[in-house]
Amino acid sequence: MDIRTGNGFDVHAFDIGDHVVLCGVKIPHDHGLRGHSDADVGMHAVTDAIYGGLARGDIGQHFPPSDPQWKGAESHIFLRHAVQLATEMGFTLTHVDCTLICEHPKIGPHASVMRETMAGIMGMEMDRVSVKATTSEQLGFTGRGEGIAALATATLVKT
Ligand SMILES: Nc1ccn([C@@H]2O[C@H](COP(=O)(O)O)[C@@H](O)[C@H]2O)c(=O)n1
Ligand SMILES: C[C@@]1(CO)OP(=O)(O)OP(=O)(O)OC[C@H]1O
Repeated sequence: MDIRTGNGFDVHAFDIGDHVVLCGVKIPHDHGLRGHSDADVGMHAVTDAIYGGLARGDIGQHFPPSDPQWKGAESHIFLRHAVQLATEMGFTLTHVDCTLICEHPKIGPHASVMRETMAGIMGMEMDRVSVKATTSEQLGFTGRGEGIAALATATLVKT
């Protein structure tokens, strides 16, 4: 049995706007997030965790930020590509864990629908997909409210 673990990390800065998209869920907020795509920092970290487990590069190599095709793209496109690659390589995703780091918005009230949304995209059971959050105790760029960071791990198994 071939068991792999990948990790992902991403950051997006706050910008003018009235909502953020996190783990596929649109949340009203007093700022938006800046990015070439929809700036879904959580989904980008999960996507990179899958690429990492497969040892197949990172999101920017598959979807270059210089390519106008991905301007404003919804990030489920990237996540679906990583899952498809895993399937083609004979791997099954068995677990995903994502941590969002920000003071605001509060993630707790949205975590369940985020898990459900990403599980649906990845073709996984919801109880194999975790989304959680922490502040950075008002320290650093997340603590100053300048942006959101996300960490993720993905476990892949080839039987
Ligand atoms: N954006 C966030 C940040 C935190 N939470 C929840 O609050 C708990 C306490 O956060 P600390 O940083 O003080 O440890 C954390 O465990 C989360 O449950 C949140 O929902 N959204
Ligand atoms: C997702 C891509 C798509 O062009 O752009 P961004 O939305 O800027 O996000 P990032 O996390 O910087 O990853 C790079 C790109 O692949």
